[in-house]
Amino acid sequence: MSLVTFGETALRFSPPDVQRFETAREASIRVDGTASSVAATAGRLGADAQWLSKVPDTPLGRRVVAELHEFGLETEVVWADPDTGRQGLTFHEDADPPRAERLLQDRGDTAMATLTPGELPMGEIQNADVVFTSGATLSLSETAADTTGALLRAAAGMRAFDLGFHPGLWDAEDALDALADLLPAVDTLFAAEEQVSAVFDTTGSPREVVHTLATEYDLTRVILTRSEYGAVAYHDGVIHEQDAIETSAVDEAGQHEAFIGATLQQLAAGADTDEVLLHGVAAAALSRTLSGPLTPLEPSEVERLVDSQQSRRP
Ligand SMILES: Nc1ncnc2c1ncn2[C@@H]1O[C@H](COP(=O)(O)OP(=O)(O)O)[C@@H](O)[C@H]1O
Ligand SMILES: O=C(O)C(=O)C[C@H](O)[C@H](O)COP(=O)(O)O
Repeated sequence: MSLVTFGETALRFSPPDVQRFETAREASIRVDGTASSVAATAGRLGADAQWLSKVPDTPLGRRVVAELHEFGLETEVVWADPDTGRQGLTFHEDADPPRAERLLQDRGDTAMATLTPGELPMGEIQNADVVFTSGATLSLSETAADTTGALLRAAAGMRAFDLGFHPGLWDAEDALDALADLLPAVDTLFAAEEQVSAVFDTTGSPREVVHTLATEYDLTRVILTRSEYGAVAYHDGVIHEQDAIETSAVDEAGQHEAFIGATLQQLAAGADTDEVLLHGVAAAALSRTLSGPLTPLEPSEVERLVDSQQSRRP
């Protein structure tokens, strides 16, 4: 199956351990973007996956694409003149409770914010079995939001979208306005539970929330990710629930994207919803055991974990 994702991938700086940028002397650099991480996971698990983006032709932009290639991800990039826009950056501070981790977004005036529909290979979007992007892409600029709508409307396959509401990129009111325009062009909506309550005016249990969103926005499928509580999905009038698999986390970065990458690979392969969700939580659990936002999962370990969960069922 073919999956095409598009969106910005930031360069993510993090100081070692739980240090603060204010005093840290060094930081690691990794790439971090929902669209590229979802394509990378789906690709590792057997999909023919590709990431599309507009990236500045600068050392930082080339650094992003080089790391994705090193990971084995196929990319189709519009190289932007450095004057057109910059490379987006994020600064992540990990922390032990009660101190909260922090993510500072430095994503103004990026090359991706200037992307117009004509710049991307429309044929690949039209012909893909699944097209995926996220709310972070919408947030970058009005141009990026218009382009996102145009690309999803052009797709003939399944159109999947992750709410991806990250504070520091935009506020809930603007997000809700943009989503009202975009969601008619979406079939499958993924959303993390706490982001749904930050953006939408929904109340009730997770089962009620997925049902309300599906009805209100006429979506074929809604999949709510619920951290340690797993996931809940609505499809065809039926609610499906899946517990998370217990793990201690080395790094929570990338778990959400691992979940989506594995579920899209399964959906496109024709799996039923329960099987899809089980693969999602298995990939997420394994991703939690690996550091960094891009996690090199192996298909056989995901299948082994899925099988071991299935054999425990009554
Ligand atoms: N504490 C946890 N324990 C076990 N699995 C988890 C935990 N947190 C997240 N997961 C797994 O990762 C998946 C995606 O998590 P998500 O709710 O999107 O988290 P976030 O948005 O905080 O990354 C969940 O559906 C679950 O399978
Ligand atoms: O896709 C994009 O453009 C994004 O903005 C993705 C975010 O940078 C990270 O995925 C944040 O992830 P958390 O660590 O869960 O806060």
